[in-house]
Amino acid sequence: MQGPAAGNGKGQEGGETSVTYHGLEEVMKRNSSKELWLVIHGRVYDITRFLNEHPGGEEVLLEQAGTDASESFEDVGHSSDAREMLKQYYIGDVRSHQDPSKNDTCKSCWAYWIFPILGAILLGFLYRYYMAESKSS
Ligand code: HEM
Repeated sequence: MQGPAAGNGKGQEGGETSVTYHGLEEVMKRNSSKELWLVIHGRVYDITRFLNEHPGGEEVLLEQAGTDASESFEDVGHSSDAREMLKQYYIGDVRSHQDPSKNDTCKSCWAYWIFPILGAILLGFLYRYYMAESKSS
């Protein structure tokens, strides 16, 4: 029950997680048969050693190398066995602000904080406005 894939989807907010995050730029560099990573549903897979075992052939994987292959993976209608196989190649999650299911990815990024801060400033202005209004009437 150890290892990075063990606690998938069960991580509670603020809880300890052992997930490694990879930037998309990092994934994009691994786009050859020497080193081949791809992203499926926000998760990063190192499928270098799977290349010549893939029942659908190497070609299709090389085409998708270093990219988000979620759509093509789904288009093929992979079996549950195929989905099960993914686990052994899992090496971490994508560091992304676009995947809402990963709610613990971007606490350190500006987008996470800027909206609450702007909201607070706006409320401050509204409060002052109403105070000024009520004094003058
Ligand atoms: C690491 C990711 C992948 C794994 C573990 C995987 C696994 C498999 C497996 C086990 C099969 C046999 C059929 C089945 O059980 O569904 C298969 C078939 C196939 N896969 Fe993948 N696959 C992966 C990614 C992809 C991607 C990204 C493509 C892109 C197009 C792709 C295209 C195909 C095709 C075309 C077939 C043949 C389907 C057929 O003959 O009916 N696979 N794959």
